[in-house]
Amino acid sequence: MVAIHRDTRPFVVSAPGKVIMFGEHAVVYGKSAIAGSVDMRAYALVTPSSGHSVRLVLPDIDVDVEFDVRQLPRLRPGDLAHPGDVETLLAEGIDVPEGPGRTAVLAFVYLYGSLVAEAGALGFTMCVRSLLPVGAGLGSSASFNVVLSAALLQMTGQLQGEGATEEDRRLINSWAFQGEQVAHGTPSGIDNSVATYGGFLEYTKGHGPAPLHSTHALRVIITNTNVPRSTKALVAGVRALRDAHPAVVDSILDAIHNISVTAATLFQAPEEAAGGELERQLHDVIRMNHGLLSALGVGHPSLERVRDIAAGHQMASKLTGAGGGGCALTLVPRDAPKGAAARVAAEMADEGFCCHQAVVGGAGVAIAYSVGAEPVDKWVRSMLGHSAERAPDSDAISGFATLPEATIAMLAPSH
Ligand SMILES: Nc1ncnc2c1ncn2[C@@H]1O[C@H](COP(=O)(O)OP(=O)(O)OP(=O)(O)O)[C@@H](O)[C@H]1O
Ligand SMILES: C[C@@](O)(CCO)CC(=O)[O-]
Ligand SMILES: [Mg+2]
Repeated sequence: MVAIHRDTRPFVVSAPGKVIMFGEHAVVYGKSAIAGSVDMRAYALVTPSSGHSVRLVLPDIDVDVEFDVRQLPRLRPGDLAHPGDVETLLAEGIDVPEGPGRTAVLAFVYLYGSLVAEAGALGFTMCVRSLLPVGAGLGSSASFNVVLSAALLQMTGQLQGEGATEEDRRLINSWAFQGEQVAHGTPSGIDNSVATYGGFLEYTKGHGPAPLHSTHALRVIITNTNVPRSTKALVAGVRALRDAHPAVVDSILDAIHNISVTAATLFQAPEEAAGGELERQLHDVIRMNHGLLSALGVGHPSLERVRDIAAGHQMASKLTGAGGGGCALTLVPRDAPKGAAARVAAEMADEGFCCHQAVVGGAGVAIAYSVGAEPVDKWVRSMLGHSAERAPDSDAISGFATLPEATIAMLAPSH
């Protein structure tokens, strides 16, 4: 039984997305992968209450649902063979939307039922805004599951350091991984690990994340092809290919593993020993990793177009995330001509792609009750130009749902 934490102050939780540098898909089969957090985050404004009502406002995917928590299933370890089975426990009358919001709401039902006391009732209103493109391969689901897990653990008094301690992060990551399993079936755990811990990490399924202290600041262009795709379907496609050709696919997965191991060594090479040689070798392994992922069937013509444009500027690109469209990363060499990255982005835009010059390796999950000296809900109202004393109808949550992205980004942790 978990005590309900009666701190009813509003707070904001945020967590970054991720860019997988090397090793996607292979990491599902226990191979190593290298990933880093990106400077685009999901933000949740949470207003706890003592009532029996929970409202989830998810404007990015057009979801606004409310539940009487007494209708939601309570889960004990072992109740379900797999988190994805939570759907079977929904009592009649629980309306879970179809479409992109379904997996988000099911992940909520699973995590609320698992983390909140049997007898207690924990009401709250939560609004999630994300600066990550939804479903594009930058870990939008993982950052969502991390902020949801951290919020529930914080409200039930299970975090000792507001998400900053090693034990807090282990707990948040463990529950966020289960949230990922609701949507994806067999995720590796790398996405939620990066969203929780931040920085760069080398990840091997079953061994968890190992911080990678990269001695090099990498300039990366993330290009969103805007081609929609399903991580779950792409992961299932690789599994089907492996079932059909185990020896061949395993040799491809081993080659990708060796690329990740090589990259981890390159990232940690002393700065003075690296120089241009580091980037030449990274260029090679980026190119090879993409070719191997294409052999696994997760490429897409739009990703090849990205690679052609980058190659025209002597830069290497690879798909990042599950592939099949979605996002690609391009490494910008330190000695690239001035303005080269901007020229690449302009050519990508001509193709209808969106580019983001990413800062990789920033902070992981963060919880805050104030912005500067202002409580978060008062800060939201002040950002809206409302007086803090406005009538209760000026709900900070609905205001948060409408704040411009540049304002939301001001909530990012400084470190
Ligand atoms: N801002 C958000 N608000 C609510 N739910 C979200 C949000 N962003 C993502 N999600 C949930 O995550 C799902 C997308 O997850 P999916 O794993 O397919 O893409 P991704 O995480 O962006 O890509 P990848 O897993 O390859 O990195 C959405 O359908 C939705 O359920
Ligand atoms: C494709 C994959 O390797 C990364 C998706 O971002 C799946 C996973 O690791 O869960
Ligand atoms: Mg995802």
